[in-house]
Amino acid sequence: MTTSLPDGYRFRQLASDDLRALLELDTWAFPESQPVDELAKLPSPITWERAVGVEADDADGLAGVHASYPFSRFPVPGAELPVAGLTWVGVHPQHRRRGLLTAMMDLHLARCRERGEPLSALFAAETAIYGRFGYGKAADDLRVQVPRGAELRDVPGADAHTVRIEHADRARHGDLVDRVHRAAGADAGGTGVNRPGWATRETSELQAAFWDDPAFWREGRESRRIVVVERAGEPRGYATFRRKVEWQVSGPRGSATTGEVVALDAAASRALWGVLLDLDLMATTEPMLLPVDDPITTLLVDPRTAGPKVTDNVWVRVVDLPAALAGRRYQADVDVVLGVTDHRLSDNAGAWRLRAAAFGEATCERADAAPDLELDVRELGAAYLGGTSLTSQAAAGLVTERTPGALAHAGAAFGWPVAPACSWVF
Ligand SMILES: CC(=O)SCCNC(=O)CCNC(=O)[C@H](O)C(C)(C)COP(=O)(O)OP(=O)(O)OC[C@H]1O[C@@H](n2cnc3c(N)ncnc32)[C@H](O)[C@@H]1OP(=O)(O)O
Repeated sequence: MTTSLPDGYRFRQLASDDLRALLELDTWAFPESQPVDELAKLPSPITWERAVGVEADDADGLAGVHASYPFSRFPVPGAELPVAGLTWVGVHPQHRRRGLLTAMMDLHLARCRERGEPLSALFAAETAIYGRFGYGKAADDLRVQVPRGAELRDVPGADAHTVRIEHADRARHGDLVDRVHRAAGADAGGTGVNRPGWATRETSELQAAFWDDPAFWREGRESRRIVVVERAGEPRGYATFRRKVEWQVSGPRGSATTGEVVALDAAASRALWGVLLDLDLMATTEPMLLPVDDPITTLLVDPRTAGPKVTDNVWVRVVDLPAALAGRRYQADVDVVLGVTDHRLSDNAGAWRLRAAAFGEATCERADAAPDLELDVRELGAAYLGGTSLTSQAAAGLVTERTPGALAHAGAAFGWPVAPACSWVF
């Protein structure tokens, strides 16, 4: 299905001198107290050749916008693929619900195809928006609020780390953060298996925006700090954090929020959490965007005190089905015919035979045979990173088993030993 813009609207390729127009539109879509003049001084993360505006015949400025980040090495189970990270999607309230987003999504998916990106991924502002365009919720992340001094189980070797606590600074920490972050994604916790969804900040624009730390977005918190744990002089983990203290009659009740908490093995993770949970004057430590299998979930002696909650992390859209399915690895042998519906990209629809050996190469070809399992491309996107099982989707009536046993076998194969997650919002 290809939807064009409604009458009176047209697409326009944007360039860097459209920054103010883009920010003007963006602050209509996402209310923001800072004036555009101030926002325009910040480094923009946009890759301009991938930013497209919508203009209206009867209005000045932009009516809509969308862009994407070029993730050339986006981790999928056991491999990396080029992925378009959809972002900066917005429609001016004056022009909403006229089909602008729908037309932008069709353009985005067509451009992914042209660029040879078999997948698109995103963080959703509202979870009800993207399912209709074939995106499935592919990963969750964990939110916890850990009381200061919460007891952690011991891990041999954790004490062998030295700790540096410093102002976070790109010149000083940029390479270290990049290296440790990338290594942690390629070999999660030293398991030899990668973490799907663990996107890295691949462009210089994303790097510049990540390290910028404007005072007006700190909400009373300190500037960004970093703790680095090292073993034998080598960085083995880091976490960025900010503290805020509240003085109450009963004493100080501060909270520390963390950005990324990244460690290369169990001992480094234990050392890092030991620091983060023992910051003076803090009552709680509140990490953001942890994978649901982060070691903190099992290190805590009393995990219930951390009040764990899960929320959606990345969403995935399968754009080129055979390339996407053959481009990942599976954690069990599989030989299954999938009957897929896709109302937006019709050449994904139909029967596909997927064959793979556990952790080995996969093939995916058109099949004449009747499907063993039937599902929509949205459910395939949800299952793609191994974080949402086919069986749970079947239990909800979204995947249908036609051949007895196919669901259990394919369900096992589509999983992955490491939970998918992205450690930053793009
Ligand atoms: C990856 C990212 O960047 S996420 C950021 C998304 N942006 C925002 O949330 C900013 C605020 N919101 C907006 O800018 C706009 O409302 C948008 C972009 C979400 C939607 O744009 P619109 O042009 O109004 O969408 P459009 O008219 O194409 O609607 C398509 C369909 O999606 C539905 N839809 C649109 N927005 C929402 C929503 N927030 N929740 C649920 N359904 C929605 C519409 O009802 C419509 O359904 P229908 O086809 O059954 O009638």
